[in-house]
Amino acid sequence: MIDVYLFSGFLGSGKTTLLKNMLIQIKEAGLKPAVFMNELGELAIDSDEVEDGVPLKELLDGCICCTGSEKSEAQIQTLLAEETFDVLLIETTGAAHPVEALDAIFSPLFAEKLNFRGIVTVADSKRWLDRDRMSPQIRSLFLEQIRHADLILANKMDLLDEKEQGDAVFGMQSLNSKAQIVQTANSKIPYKLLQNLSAGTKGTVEKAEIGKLNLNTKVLRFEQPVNRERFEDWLRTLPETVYRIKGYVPLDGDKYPHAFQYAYGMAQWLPEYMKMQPQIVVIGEGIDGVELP
Ligand SMILES: Nc1nc2c(ncn2[C@@H]2O[C@H](COP(=O)(O)OP(=O)(O)OP(=O)(O)O)[C@@H](O)[C@H]2O)c(=O)[nH]1
Repeated sequence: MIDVYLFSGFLGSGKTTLLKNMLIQIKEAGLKPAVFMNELGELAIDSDEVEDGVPLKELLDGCICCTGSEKSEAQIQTLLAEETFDVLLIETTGAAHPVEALDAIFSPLFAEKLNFRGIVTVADSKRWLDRDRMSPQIRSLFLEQIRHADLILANKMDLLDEKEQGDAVFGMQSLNSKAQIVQTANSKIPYKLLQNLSAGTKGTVEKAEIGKLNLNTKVLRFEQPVNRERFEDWLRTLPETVYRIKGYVPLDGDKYPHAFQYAYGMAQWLPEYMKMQPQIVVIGEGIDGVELP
């Protein structure tokens, strides 16, 4: 049987970072991993981060949950038919309800093949402390992802002081007392923590009503390089309802566009050694009016 782990957590919380960490450790343990990921928006930015040689399927511009469930089943089936592997890591979009995302895994097609081990939710602890500032629908999604986890990573601890760290862990644990909770920076955990999981059946779990999410995605393409400072000034003008930006930004004077990530007010730049398409995807509520500087 193939062990299956589902990575959940709001946009930009650290799921891909966890995925990359786990891929390294799974391989070090002599096991072969495969990945199924699901991205909101038409650009596959996260899958660029999974190194060659790891079997990968992705579902773009959809959601593993609800409408995407059949497509996900088909993708997982193809993965099983084409590849041999020991562990399947599934990264859901930050906009997915973790329990809905389980539908595809629990398909009767896979009953003999997949051994579902648990939901691992990566929570941005800073966002947790500021959760009252979220719109009600987004907040309930954020809380549901934590409530249904078997293991919670209280992530981004490096951005909090000691008291805030304690408050965040205490708060998340009160919301979900059955899950183990670990404090992390950059989603660093030993793979052993995943191996210790054995999820109870999720079939009967009660889901809170989330309401309709008004999350949209928008792709912005660069016609020419931008000045980094000017671009960062522009970021500061964005509304709080821009939850996530990722892509490649061409900067004045640099040969290749830089890989760029933005989550909850924090920007991250990484040099890129290949020419990637100069474009970013913006994810949030009410983002129609967001245009490049
Ligand atoms: N300061 C800090 N930054 C982090 C930490 N973990 C992740 N990040 C950064 O947060 C950003 C988002 O991380 P990802 O791992 O891509 O998040 P994600 O949950 O996969 O994002 P989506 O797939 O868009 O939902 C990246 O710039 C990471 O480098 C952390 O513990 N501390």
